[in-house]
Parts: sequence; C-alpha cells; structure tokens
Amino acid sequence: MIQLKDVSYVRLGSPDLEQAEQFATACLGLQIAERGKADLYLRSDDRSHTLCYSEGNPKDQTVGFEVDDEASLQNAAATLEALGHGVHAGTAEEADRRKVKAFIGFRDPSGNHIELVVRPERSGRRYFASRDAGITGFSHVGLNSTDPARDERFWTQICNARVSDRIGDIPLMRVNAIHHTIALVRAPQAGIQHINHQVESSDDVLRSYHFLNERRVPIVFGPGRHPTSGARFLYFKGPDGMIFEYSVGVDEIEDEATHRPRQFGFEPTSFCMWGSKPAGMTLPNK
Ligand SMILES: O=C/C=C/C(C(=O)O)=C(/O)C(=O)O
Ligand SMILES: [Fe+2]
Repeated sequence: MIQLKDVSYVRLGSPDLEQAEQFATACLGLQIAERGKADLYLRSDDRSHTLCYSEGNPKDQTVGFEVDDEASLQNAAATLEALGHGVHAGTAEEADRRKVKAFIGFRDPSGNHIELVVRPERSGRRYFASRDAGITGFSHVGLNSTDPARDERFWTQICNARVSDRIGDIPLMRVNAIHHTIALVRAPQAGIQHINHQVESSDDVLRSYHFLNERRVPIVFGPGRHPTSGARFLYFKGPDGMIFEYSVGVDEIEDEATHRPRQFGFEPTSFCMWGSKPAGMTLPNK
C-alpha cells in the first residue's frame, strides 16, 4: 500500500507567466519564492513552494503528494508498475526543479498526472503574503474523474486514502486527519478541478469576495458553507480557467478507527448549506 502523507504542490503549465504572476500575487495572494528560467515558484505556507507555474500548455497539470522516504518511493513505483501504470522515475535535474529529493510520476486511472515526492523543501523564512488574503496554506485539490467509483478504489485501495464523506458517488478523501485532501469530481476528461488554500477566518473569505469582485475576478461559487467539511468557502477563476478556492474551518477527523463516511444526496444543499449556487462552474454530475 502506498502511504500518502500530504499534498505537496501543484504544477500548472502556462502560456503567459506574467499574467500568472499578476493573478497569483495581486489576486490570490501568494508569495513569489523564485522566478526560474521557465518556472514561477509560489509559496502559501512554510514550504519552499506549493504552486509552480511552468511555461507551457495549461493542459499540463500535475499534483505532487509526499511519501515517507526513498524506500517508500521505490515500493510505490513497483506497486504502480505491477498494476500497469507507467512510472517515470524523476531525474536529478527534474527533482531539483521540483525542490524535492526524489520523485516518480504516473497517471491515475482517469489520466491525471500525479507525482510522489520525497523530502520536499521547507523554507527557513516565514511566508509573507503578497496581499492580505489571510492564506494559511495550500490544503487540497479537486481532481477530475471519468469514473469516480473506479478512482475511489484506486485512491483508497492502492494509495491509502480514506473516504470522509460522499455527495452522490463523489468521494471526499483524506490522507491525514484533515477532512479531505483529494475531492473527486466527475468530468469527461482528466484535470485539476480546483485548488484550495485555507484562510484564517470567515472574515477573510468575505473580504476576498468584495476584493475579487472589485477587480472583476469571476466568482464562481460562494460565499457559502460546505455541509461536508463545515468549511466556509469562496471559489473564483484564475488564468486559463483554473478554479481556486479559499476556505476556512475544514473539519478534522477525530477518530480514524471509528469514522464512517456520511452519504449526502446529490443536490445543491449538499454543496452549500447557505443556498449559494455555482455560476459558470459545472456542479459535478452524478
Ligand atoms: O461541494 C462540495 C465540496 C466539499 C468541500 C468541502 O467539504 O470542504 C470541498 O472543499 C471540496 O470538495 O472542494
Ligand atoms: Fe475544495
């Protein structure tokens, strides 16, 4: 069994790094860690980076997850190979670019590009936001799934993710105590459906609602509250149509041994208990 410890980073291809930088700093509120030749590294917490825009095709989207050590990485590679997932062993140069000791890359059953990494770098300097969005850290991703039941089996049976709750057949899965690190969303093709950053308070969510509205950043859902994790949230659109979420107050699962996933109906009130409806963002199909 592959033991995922946490989500580490997202890498997004971008045809326009300047536009990505403008959005990430002036709107989203991340800190520039480094500008490489073709990479823009952004921080959201005490890690050296949690988002990297890389010159290229916006369809190139990767999520990195941390595993314990190099032995775990080798075991993971063998497990995935045995299951027929092609595994790319990251070169030293590729690992440097990701600021990790070592990594492997593969595709999940829907075709999402996933990397498993060992020893992602932390920063000795504290995170200093580019704007006062109240970000406390990168927390989870929504991943497109062409078959949520199949992909739930992959993440839970091969990667040790645990289902915290389901909306219809959409699982919200954790890899540690936090309610979810991976949310599957039914879609016709692979891709990252949204990228979540936690903020400090509900005030931050509402402040950003007004801040982003004034700057004509499309708000696609919220402000609202998820009945699943209990989080207050706001979703908005960034470059290349990528959806970002701020949220606060995500539950932690107190007792790993006794937690049973709750089943929510596939209906609007399962997505927002305050009555907010998504605009221009398709609610996942059942
Ligand atoms: O609409 C359902 C979303 C649920 C949550 C949550 O419970 O916090 C998410 O953040 C999510 O799926 O992204
Ligand atoms: Fe989310």
